[in-house]
Amino acid sequence: MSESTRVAVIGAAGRMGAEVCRAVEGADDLTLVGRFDQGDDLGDLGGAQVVVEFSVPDASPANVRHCVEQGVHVVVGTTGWDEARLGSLRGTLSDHDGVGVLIAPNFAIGAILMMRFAQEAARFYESVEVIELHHPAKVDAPSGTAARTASLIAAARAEAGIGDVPDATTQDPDGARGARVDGIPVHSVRLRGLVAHQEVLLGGVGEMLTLRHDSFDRTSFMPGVLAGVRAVGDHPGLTVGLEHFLGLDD
Ligand SMILES: NC(=O)C1=CN([C@@H]2O[C@H](COP(=O)(O)OP(=O)(O)OC[C@H]3O[C@@H](n4cnc5c(N)ncnc54)[C@H](O)[C@@H]3O)[C@@H](O)[C@H]2O)C=CC1
Ligand SMILES: O=C(O)C1=N[C@H](C(=O)O)C[C@H](O)C1
Repeated sequence: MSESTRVAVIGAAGRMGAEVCRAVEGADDLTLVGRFDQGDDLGDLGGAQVVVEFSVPDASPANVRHCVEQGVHVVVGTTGWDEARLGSLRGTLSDHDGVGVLIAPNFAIGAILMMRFAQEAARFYESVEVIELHHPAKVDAPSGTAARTASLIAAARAEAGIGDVPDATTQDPDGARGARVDGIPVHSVRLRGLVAHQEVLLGGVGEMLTLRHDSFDRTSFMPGVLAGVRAVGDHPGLTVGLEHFLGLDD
């Protein structure tokens, strides 16, 4: 029988961190060895082999750096990893051969597939808009998932030689047309009762394709998080997106 993998959770008191602790405790091949939250000394991370990090965007880079410097693999769900932060993490990883970090904006299988389908569909449609809908306690907008979806769509459009989305708006003093991520309109809704939802609307002449994903419960993220925990040690360096661990590489 193979040994159980020792796992610690950073952000353990939060909505996602608490769910991850429950999932790890329920897995036969994993042992929860540490729960850390704001203000805790991360130290040796309780002897963990893998850390799961769900905190806040401004704290995540330092937490992840600490883990890498301890030689511990990390599965990161926290949002806010822009190119500057990723670049700095790549630098840290270059000094720690063999350590793996997985950063995934969304661990729900349906959300990963939605992003992939949106990327596939993008070159066939002149118009596209992303609408993300979340619980009102979410601190960041747009969601990490929406930002990544928009970036993937924009890259697919650029590769296909499609120009800007058509939009005749010349007056929008209150920002009613939403944000733009890589030129793609993104709209954020915050509503009591919701967890995490997204629609991608793709419009062509006389038709619309709607791609929608709903996470009704945070358990939806757990199979992906556990898959990341089990695989991250076999993927040294930085991986962005769980799809790379699921055989969904291009
Ligand atoms: N990748 C994915 O599938 C998902 C990602 N998320 C992202 O995960 C993050 C956390 O989301 P929630 O759990 O809903 O937030 P939350 O606010 O419930 O939990 C965050 C936790 O981090 C703790 N924290 C704050 N500063 C810290 C620090 N310096 N060190 C350690 N812990 C610290 C807080 O005390 C809190 O317990 C967000 O960025 C969210 O967008 C959320 C759901 C799914
Ligand atoms: O804060 C959340 O809840 C979520 N955050 C992630 C994001 O910003 O995309 C993933 C999921 O949408 C839930």
